[in-house]
Amino acid sequence: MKGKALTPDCIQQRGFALLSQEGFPLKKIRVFVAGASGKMGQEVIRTLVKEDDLILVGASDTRQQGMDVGFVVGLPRMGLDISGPFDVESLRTFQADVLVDFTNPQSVLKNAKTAILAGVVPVIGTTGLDEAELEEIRTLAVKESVGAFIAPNFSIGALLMMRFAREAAKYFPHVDILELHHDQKLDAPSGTAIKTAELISEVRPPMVQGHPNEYEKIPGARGADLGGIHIHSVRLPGLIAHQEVLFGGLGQALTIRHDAYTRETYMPGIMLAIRKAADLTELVVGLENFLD
Ligand SMILES: NC(=O)C1=CN([C@@H]2O[C@H](COP(=O)(O)OP(=O)(O)OC[C@H]3O[C@@H](n4cnc5c(N)ncnc54)[C@H](OP(=O)(O)O)[C@@H]3O)[C@@H](O)[C@H]2O)C=CC1
Ligand SMILES: O=C(O)C1=N[C@H](C(=O)O)C[C@H](O)C1
Repeated sequence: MKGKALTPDCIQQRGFALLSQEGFPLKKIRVFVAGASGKMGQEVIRTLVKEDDLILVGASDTRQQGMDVGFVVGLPRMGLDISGPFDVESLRTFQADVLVDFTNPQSVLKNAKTAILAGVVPVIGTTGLDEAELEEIRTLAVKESVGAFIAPNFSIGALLMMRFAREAAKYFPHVDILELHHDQKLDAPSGTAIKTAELISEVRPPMVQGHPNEYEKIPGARGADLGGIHIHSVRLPGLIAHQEVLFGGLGQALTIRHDAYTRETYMPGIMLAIRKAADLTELVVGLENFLD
């Protein structure tokens, strides 16, 4: 049975994408972006408006409220304004399927819980959530039967760096992590560095590195300590996001490095996550779950 043919304009207005192979209209995934005026939020909007099967239905930020989203992200007028922080009721009015969150460590938990309670699947890129907060999201998602997705890093290169580091740690247990970011980053160490240390800890039992009697002449000189792995955070203008995992062995060293030179690096992973997360019914952590 064939559906009635829709004109392209009608398809756009009613939130349908192109027709399926059988000629039926495909429903677009309705996306709300929190943190829309920020560095990542803007890039996400510029990317998703080019995707046939995704539609931007709302964009919120604490900055530039009331301004047209197109103006904020450097595109033609969109006829959609930046809205302010949202609650369950106001979020429901956008009828979003997915909420993409690139806000800050102080806002992300509340936004995620609000989304789940509104029946909207949060896709979270914001870092800084601790284990207890993750558990809160996991429990609420189960209770409400709504999915949720979190990834500390959406770039494929960073995922491979973490995977290779976990593998290398089986043979090189002495390891330090050096993460380098732009100087506007709020949280330290980065979510990626924490995730890398956690992955290494799966294959390397906690151990003390360095001299057993070493001491810090200036507190913090040896960096943060996660299971005996030292994490060093650099913040400088000009940087985007970079990480080295440094392994030392007998007479040799191995360095695994990843560089993100632009924020476009995260976009394929984020678009994939939006598409996959729309069907989730529980919390999933990590983009690796969506890759073959
Ligand atoms: N998972 C990944 O692959 C990646 C994760 N990130 C993470 O994403 C997050 C955002 O990064 P970035 O875009 O660089 O940061 P920005 O500071 O550029 O953008 C964040 C924006 O969110 C706004 N904001 C804060 N609270 C709220 C709220 N409750 N509702 C709506 N908007 C809000 C901020 O406004 P104001 O300034 O007024 O607070 C700001 O405009 C960080 O945690 C970063 O670590 C970044 C890159 C990749
Ligand atoms: O703040 C950033 O920029 C980034 N944050 C994420 C993190 O904390 O790991 C991902 C990436 O490193 C960029």
